[in-house]
Amino acid sequence: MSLFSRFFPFLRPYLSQMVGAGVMVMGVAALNLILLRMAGTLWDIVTVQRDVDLMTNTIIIFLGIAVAQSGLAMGQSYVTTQISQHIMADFRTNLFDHLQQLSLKFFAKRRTGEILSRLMNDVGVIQTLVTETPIDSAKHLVTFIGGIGFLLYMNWQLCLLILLLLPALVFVARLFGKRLKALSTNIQDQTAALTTLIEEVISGIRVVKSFVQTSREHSRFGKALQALVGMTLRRAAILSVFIPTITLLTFMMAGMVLWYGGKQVIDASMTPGDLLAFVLFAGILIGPFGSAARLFSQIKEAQGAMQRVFELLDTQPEVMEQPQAITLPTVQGHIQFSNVSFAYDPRQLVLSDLSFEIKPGEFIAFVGPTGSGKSTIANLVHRFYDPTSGSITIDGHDLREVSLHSLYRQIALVPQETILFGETIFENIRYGRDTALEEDVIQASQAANAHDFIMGLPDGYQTMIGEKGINLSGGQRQRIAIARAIIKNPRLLILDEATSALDSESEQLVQQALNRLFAGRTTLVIAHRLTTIQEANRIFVLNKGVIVEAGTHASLLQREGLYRHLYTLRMAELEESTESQVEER
Ligand SMILES: Nc1ncnc2c1ncn2[C@@H]1O[C@H](COP(=O)(O)OP(=O)(O)OP(=O)(O)O)[C@@H](O)[C@H]1O
Repeated sequence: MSLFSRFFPFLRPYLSQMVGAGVMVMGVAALNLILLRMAGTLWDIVTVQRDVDLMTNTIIIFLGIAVAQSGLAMGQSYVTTQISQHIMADFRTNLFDHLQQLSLKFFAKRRTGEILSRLMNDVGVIQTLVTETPIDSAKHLVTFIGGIGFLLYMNWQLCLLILLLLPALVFVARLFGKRLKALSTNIQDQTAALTTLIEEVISGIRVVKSFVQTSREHSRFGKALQALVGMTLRRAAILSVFIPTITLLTFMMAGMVLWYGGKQVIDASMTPGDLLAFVLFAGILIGPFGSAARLFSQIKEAQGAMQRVFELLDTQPEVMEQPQAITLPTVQGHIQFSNVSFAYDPRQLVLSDLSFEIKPGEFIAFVGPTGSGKSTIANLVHRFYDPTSGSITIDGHDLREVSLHSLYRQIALVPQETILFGETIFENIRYGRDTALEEDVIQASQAANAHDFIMGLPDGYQTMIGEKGINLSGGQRQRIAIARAIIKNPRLLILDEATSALDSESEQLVQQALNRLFAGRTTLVIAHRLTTIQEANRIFVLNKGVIVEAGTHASLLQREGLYRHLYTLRMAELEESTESQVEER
């Protein structure tokens, strides 16, 4: 299916309006032709017939038509803009919704800026072509057909002279077209690269500043921008030769018409008014020719943009809901891994043949060296990925057989880096459950030890949160995230323990909040710091994707195993940092 026909479903709801705008624009073009013809007639009335009354009446009709033409043009312009904005809003929403459906694997591979660029820049390029251009083309079509028809009727020899130029125009368009297309694709790629760079620098601004790398980023940005400017200038250079060449060809046509027609007026085989109308008609034919050239370059540009946008739309989520997926009933929280292996990249297994069981309400911690697969287990339980082999069940239901919505509804994830959205604190907590009332939000905040500090803020719960909650401390952000999880009231909780240490008071508040959150739910904690998990019912120790030890903190410490080794290392680290803090004081 061609790229353009794939866009058709988005135009369909607006077809009647588009046809309306098309009819209006055709009316504008037709009235325009009539006005030009009348200009010729008027000229003959003035110079040949010399009849004042006839002239006055003709001018009144002329002005009436001009008013009607302007009215139609205004209506058409308004309708066209409306349709164009709505179609693009629908298309962007569709793309945005599709993006939200895609699996984590997709986002792990793509850079945010590149996705942003497709959603905003590429869709913008397509917008003009698929909405405004067809309507404009309708206008040019009427002008072209009406114009040529009239010229043929008036003087077919003169008209053939004009048509002789057509092959030359096609030749010029082909000559430039290929180079324009290649350049347009490069320009869009480079625009995406630039957007990516800006996005990276803005989201990593703290790292940029703290490593004093603003000048390095300046030069990275400068280089990428220069490349873009270079390409855009090359395209402009081609266009600056291309469009004037077409215009020159059309002026040559006008010159020939004037010469040949002028001879006929001198021979008295044509009236001056007819020649004037003829020249005016030939003149407005420049419009369709010129716009055909522009249209050609727009089509090439939009083809590249469409390719990139449809590539996104064609990407299927890796984690798919089966058509016969059942709704997962409210679960007890019994999790079973049976011979689960997993690989992000087929060449490297990250988890090998894992089998374990977690009973409802258990508090389980996963520990292990970095890269041992702890977060991967959490991703699998959340069904962000499917196992490469083996199965995971909750209360006996294979995760692949239940609907994603009914599974996600029962899990709360408290990630390592607290993500808060640019809304009020109240809305950020209510994110956990849309139907929550004000008192639910307050109760959850109290349980999360967040209520007091929230009430201490000038706008309380209505305080807006800056991007990623930049105006709150780490511990405060975590407590809001915990309140959000509490309000969701999930059966299953996955906590990716934050790696950065909080001060001891904040740590205690967060820990109390977590204990309230853990109560009565199956809880999986990915432990990076080994300080928060001594209460765990069981600790699974992972190494290279295999569980090498399991047991309580006390029983694992008694063994001379990996846990004891990791724990001893951690304690030594803590002691060292406490000593250095004491020395600093
Ligand atoms: N999206 C991904 N694509 C490819 N490989 C990945 C991806 N995510 C993780 N990995 C790899 O899988 C392995 C296990 O990663 P995982 O994040 O589960 O480890 P972890 O034990 O949680 O580590 P850490 O304590 O550092 O967070 C690592 O080798 C990592 O490089």
